[in-house]
Amino acid sequence: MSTLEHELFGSFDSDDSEHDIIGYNEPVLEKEKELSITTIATSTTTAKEYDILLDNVSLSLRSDPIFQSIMNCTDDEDDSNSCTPSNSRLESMRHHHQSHPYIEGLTLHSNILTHQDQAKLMAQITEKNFFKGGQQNQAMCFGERDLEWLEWLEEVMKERGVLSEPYCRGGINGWTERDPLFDQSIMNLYYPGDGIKPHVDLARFEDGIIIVSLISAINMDFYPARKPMSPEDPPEGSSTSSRSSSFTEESLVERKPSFTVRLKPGSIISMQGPARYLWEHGIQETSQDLVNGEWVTRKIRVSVTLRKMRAAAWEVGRPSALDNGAADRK
Ligand SMILES: O=C(O)CCC(=O)C(=O)O
Ligand SMILES: [Fe+2]
Repeated sequence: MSTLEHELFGSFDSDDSEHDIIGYNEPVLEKEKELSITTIATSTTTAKEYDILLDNVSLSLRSDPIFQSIMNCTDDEDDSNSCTPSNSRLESMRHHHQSHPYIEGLTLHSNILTHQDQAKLMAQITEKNFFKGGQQNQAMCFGERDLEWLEWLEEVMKERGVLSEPYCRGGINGWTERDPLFDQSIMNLYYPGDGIKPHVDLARFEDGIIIVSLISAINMDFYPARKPMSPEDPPEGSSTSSRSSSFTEESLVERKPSFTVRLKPGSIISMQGPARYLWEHGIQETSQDLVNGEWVTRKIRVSVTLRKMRAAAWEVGRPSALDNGAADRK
């Protein structure tokens, strides 16, 4: 395993499997695949733009605890829980795209959003009061009405290689060429100790899912799907939240993740094909994550999931949960 792969996906060969970022239930016999790594030029947000952003942020927003937490987070590169570099370090910032060696269709795109980019997104999320001042931890938007910042995010992802082949399938009928690219988003707010149950995203969504991580790092676990899905599955009519439901009997049994991926702030994961349909992803309800053998205390985290509804899902009807607005997961 290369140094970079080790950093991104953890160790495969440690004797102490409990301390692996990627853990196995059973030894993996498959030969390690060649990794393709691309490095693209640095980000573009300037210090001036950042100052303008702050000037335009209202006083109430500035005092918002969630917004403050991104403004206050450290810039220590060695702190795996910290925000991405500030402008002073932008010169050395590089976007990395790392295909997971065992989960086909899962790519970790690192250093995509700068601290400033994240602040810009957080400002808009906070301005819209999606989390109702921290009283609810999940908000959903359908359609493009509430997603004016989505256009910017899409541009950033295109410009910085997130939606490029081979990481995301383009070409004829590839999902990266669909229009609109995304028409649904979920914002999730995690306080230390919060999680999301392992799940495969609902069949009502097309292939090609993006998760953007903001503010602080967290470990995401991957498990082989208990109910593998396919793009042909009928879209569901209800809109249950993975943060509060599903597989109640089975969830009594402790499941050991097959792989764990560290999601740093400013990173993005893309899931398509097997990663989207044959693997469950989840975040454990714990306030500490194991990172290279060390326990790292979690901080507040926000994620943005971007998806596109299948045409058939709109036809199933429009459950009230599909209205733009918020749905608390607990
Ligand atoms: O918060 C995350 O990183 C995961 C969110 C997720 O899996 C979802 O919204 O379906
Ligand atoms: Fe999900």
